[in-house]
Amino acid sequence: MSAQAPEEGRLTGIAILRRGLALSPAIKEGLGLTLVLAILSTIGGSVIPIVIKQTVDSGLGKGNGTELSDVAGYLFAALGIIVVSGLLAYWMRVRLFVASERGLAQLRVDAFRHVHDLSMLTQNAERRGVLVSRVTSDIDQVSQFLQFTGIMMVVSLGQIVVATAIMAWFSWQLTIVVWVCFLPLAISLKYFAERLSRAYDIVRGTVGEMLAVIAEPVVGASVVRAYAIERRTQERVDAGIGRNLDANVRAQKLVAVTFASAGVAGGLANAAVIAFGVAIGLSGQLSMGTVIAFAFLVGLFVGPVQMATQVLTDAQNAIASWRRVIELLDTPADVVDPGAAGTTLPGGVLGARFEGVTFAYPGGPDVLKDIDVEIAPRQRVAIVGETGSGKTTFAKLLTRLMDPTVGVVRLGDTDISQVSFDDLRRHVLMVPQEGFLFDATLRDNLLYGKKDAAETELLEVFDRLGLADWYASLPRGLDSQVGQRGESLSAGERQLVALVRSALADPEFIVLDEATSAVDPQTELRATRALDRLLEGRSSVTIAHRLSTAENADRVLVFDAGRLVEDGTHAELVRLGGVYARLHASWVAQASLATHQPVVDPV
Ligand SMILES: Nc1ncnc2c1ncn2[C@@H]1O[C@H](COP(=O)(O)OP(=O)(O)OP(=O)(O)O)[C@@H](O)[C@H]1O
Repeated sequence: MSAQAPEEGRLTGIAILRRGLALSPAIKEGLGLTLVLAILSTIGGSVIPIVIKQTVDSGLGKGNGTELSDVAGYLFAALGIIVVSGLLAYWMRVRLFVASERGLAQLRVDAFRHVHDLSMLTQNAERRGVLVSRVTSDIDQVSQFLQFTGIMMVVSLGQIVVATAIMAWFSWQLTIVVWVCFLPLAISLKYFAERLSRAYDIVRGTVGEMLAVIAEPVVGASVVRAYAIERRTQERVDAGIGRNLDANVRAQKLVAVTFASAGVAGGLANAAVIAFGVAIGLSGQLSMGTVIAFAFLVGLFVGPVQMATQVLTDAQNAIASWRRVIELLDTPADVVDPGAAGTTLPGGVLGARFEGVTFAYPGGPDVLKDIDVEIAPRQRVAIVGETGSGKTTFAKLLTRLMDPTVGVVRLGDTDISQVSFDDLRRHVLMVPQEGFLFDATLRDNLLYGKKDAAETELLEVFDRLGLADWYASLPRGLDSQVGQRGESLSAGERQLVALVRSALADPEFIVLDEATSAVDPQTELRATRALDRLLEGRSSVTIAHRLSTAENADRVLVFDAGRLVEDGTHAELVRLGGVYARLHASWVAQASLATHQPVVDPV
């Protein structure tokens, strides 16, 4: 899914159209009638040259003077046809708009859902912007094509056929002249279509990349400012915009060639019609009205041909966009929800078991190796290890944010890959270091834990976690706005919200990445108390960053370079004098330097 679409396995334009229509079946609903309406309204628009011929030949051109009644009759007939074809065009557009928007709304929903189904691995930071562009700007491009260009393609082709038929009825010789002038263009269109297709694949890729590099510093604005890297950031954004500009210019040069070629062919056809028309007319085979009407007919032919070249351009652009959306939908979700077909976990507090689990990130080395471990129900486990030793990876496998490369993770006796997401999420919950808060009220954010919780239930949870005093200090209570990503709250308060939210969700198994951000002593105390109460009676695995957490756990698992190297209580592991004892010693040293850190003496 890079800026430049890979050649291998690249679907052709027709295959993309077919897949695209299959993915959005609503687009095809009633398309037959819409096409008939498009053709009828086009035929209606072609009556003018016929009226001109009849008016000139039967009216003004009659030897015995002008028959005004004939002229008036033709004009009224033309007016009637034009009004009717206008109404038909309106009806056709409304139908087209409704069908295409319905189909694309479904495509947006599917693409958006799929972005969510893609594992954390696929959604790495830079790609998020690219993924978003596939759901937004790429689908917009397809929408524009379906609502305007697609129908213009049908209308233009219809006009070309109708104009050719009328021209042939007037004079087959002049019709051949016109077609000969356009033949080179018609032959070269396939070549241009292929080159345009490649050019627009690159353009759409650069749009995604550009949105990604623009979005990233917006999201990380505080880091950009804190490190004064505005210039470097601006250079990246400028480079992204520059690449998009270059790709667009390359594509537009091709567009200009096709459009200019159509203009040249049109000019040639006009000149040739006049020259040949006059020559044939002089020999008495064509009336004056026919030659004049033919000149108008050429216009009726050239217009749609020029439009068709424009349509070709937009079609390639839309196909490039459609290809990117289809590629997104075709990217397999590496963590598949078994859904309704999945098993459900038994009731009661469950333990967990890792059986021969090995895990590697795509293209990388094994970061967890041969993990065999059983966690008993209601056991409080702390995981410790150097940075990069595999603690977070272990936690993600336990909550099925990723699947093991080898081996099985079980809750109770059930392989968690067989459990529906709905059921799994009810039983096991990952509480990250910084719980993500949405830009809404405190109440709304808490309700993510349990969407139908009543106000009394929310307040009862604050009480249960010993946070009633903190709640009482919030001037607007549950109606407090937390700001974007919870920025109106302090880091400690955000942690408290995350804990209340988890308590509301009430899972039996909690996997917690302990917060590392320093908070004031009062909030620290509140958070520790709330966490203690939250974990009561549940199984838990905590990635421990604090001395006290490891000390107070029932059991400590120690990871080193992806292996589970030590397993025991704090006291046992300190006595063992291995990795944990060393980590613990450095922890104690650090903690005694920090005045606010409660240090518990090593055993
Ligand atoms: N998304 C990823 N893609 C590729 N490699 C990754 C990814 N996430 C982690 N890793 C690598 O996997 C290894 C284990 O990482 P993990 O995050 O599990 O360690 P950790 O013990 O939790 O570290 P920390 O204490 O710093 O959070 C590291 O070498 C890390 O670089």
